[in-house]
Amino acid sequence: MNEVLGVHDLRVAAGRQQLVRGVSFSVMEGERLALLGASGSGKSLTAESLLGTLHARLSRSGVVEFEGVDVTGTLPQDRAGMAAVFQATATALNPLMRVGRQFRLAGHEHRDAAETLVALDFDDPDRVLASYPMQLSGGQLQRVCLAMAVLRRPRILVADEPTSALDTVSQAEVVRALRAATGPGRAALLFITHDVALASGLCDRALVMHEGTIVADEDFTTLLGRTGDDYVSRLVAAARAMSGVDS
Ligand SMILES: Nc1ncnc2c1ncn2[C@@H]1O[C@H](COP(=O)(O)OP(=O)(O)OP(=O)(O)O)[C@@H](O)[C@H]1O
Repeated sequence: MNEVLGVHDLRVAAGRQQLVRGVSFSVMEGERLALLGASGSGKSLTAESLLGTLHARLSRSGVVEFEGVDVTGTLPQDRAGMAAVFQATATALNPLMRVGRQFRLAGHEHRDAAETLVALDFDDPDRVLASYPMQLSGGQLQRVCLAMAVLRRPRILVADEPTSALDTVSQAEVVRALRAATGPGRAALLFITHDVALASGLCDRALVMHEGTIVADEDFTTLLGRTGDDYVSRLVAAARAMSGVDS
């Protein structure tokens, strides 16, 4: 299996404040990898560094390689092969334009858009394409954004908290769609979330971030089997308690 993304000693700082402190990891072709961690641990700054969208006020060092090529410092639009979806779907779509027109403006034929929507579990794609964004639910909007990302045929999809604003039924729909869009023979996935239980149902391997560093990089079976008193074990125990596995 080939490496699709390599991150080497990534550091992000705001002035003297170190926010990401030497993060290194790799994502293999078709792999689904979770990036877990509490709020403020540095997950989004890491994602922004990969995508080239880091705020200009922040300083960055380290290397990002995409399919073996150093892309550090290139513009987001020059990172073809990477796509992303975010928590805030409202800012990703134009609220005043029908969804179908937005697909067309992005260069996608009606038929391709409809087929992709069906692959992502929509049973009436024509209705979706004829709708304005506000006529769709949060989960449907996220799957529309995912369809737009998938149509770019990415080698890796970065999904930054795509389910955090959703109810549990919509979360499950989006997770199903992410599973359909990624995996062996399709795009790799970097799924960024604080929800350990949700990530364990989708991803095979997990990175755990804490205060700007990676404190665990292991498969989910190993992660969920942790019983110690360290930060990662306590995070897993809290997730188990939340999902009712311990009760
Ligand atoms: N532009 C910025 N300038 C200064 N500090 C920032 C900036 N962006 C983020 N930070 C700080 O960097 C730290 C990491 O932020 P980041 O958004 O990466 O966390 P996160 O793990 O994604 O959290 P969340 O799950 O809440 O999105 C936080 O303390 C945040 O306040």
